[in-house]
Amino acid sequence: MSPVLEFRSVSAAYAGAQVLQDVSFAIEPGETVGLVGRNGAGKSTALLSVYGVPSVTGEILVDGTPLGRRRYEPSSRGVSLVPQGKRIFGHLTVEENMMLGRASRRKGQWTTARLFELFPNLERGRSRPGTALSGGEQQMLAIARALMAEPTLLMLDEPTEGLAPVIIDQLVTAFRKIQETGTALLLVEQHIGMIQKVADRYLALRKGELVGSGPVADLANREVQELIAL
Ligand SMILES: Nc1ncnc2c1ncn2[C@@H]1O[C@H](COP(=O)(O)OP(=O)(O)OP(=O)(O)O)[C@@H](O)[C@H]1O
Repeated sequence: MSPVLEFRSVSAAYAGAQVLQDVSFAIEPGETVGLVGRNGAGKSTALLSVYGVPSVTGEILVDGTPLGRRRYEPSSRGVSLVPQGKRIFGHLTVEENMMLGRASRRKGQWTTARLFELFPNLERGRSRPGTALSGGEQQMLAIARALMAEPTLLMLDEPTEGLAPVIIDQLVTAFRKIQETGTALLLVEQHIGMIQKVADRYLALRKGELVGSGPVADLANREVQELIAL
């Protein structure tokens, strides 16, 4: 089987300012990979490169086939992003926000009923404006919306940022349930504790370059931590 996502010598720049340099990696079906690195290392830029937000050179493949430049192509081909900052629409209800994910028109396993089982708080708030939810619930909503697109790879950009430990534990439980469905996860996190709990492997970026990768257990190793300067 081809990787669900592959970067081949990807470089990315904003208005001529180089951010990623010659980055290559592959995410295999069903695995969970943590992308770590300090502030400004280029983690978000790596995720946004899939959407052609920075200008990108090199090749990005989904299921072994190069990705074109259309903004909606990743989601229609099974790659969904939960962006940093969640981007919940306040003029839409919780349920309407979830339905936006359906725009990918992919067939699959996720229904609103199953997502309400995964995140019961969303069912209780289903008719409320999306932004009336707490920060943690909005993160759950952003994840539910991304799952509605029936991804084979779910990419999440700092999903635990600013959330209380009790909410983070609920997200860890949800990630485990999502993993059981065979969905691959690419998780950007500055806090390695989360990566250590849910990921199989890590990739480490420093100043736009991939400087390390390996089993997640290696993140406990001081030399690895120094290499990526966590
Ligand atoms: N839209 C943009 N235009 C210009 N430069 C940008 C833009 N977005 C990010 N950058 C720059 O690109 C570099 C990498 O940023 P990026 O957000 O990818 O890092 P990150 O590893 O995700 O860090 P953070 O944890 O702070 O989000 C930074 O120097 C940042 O200032």
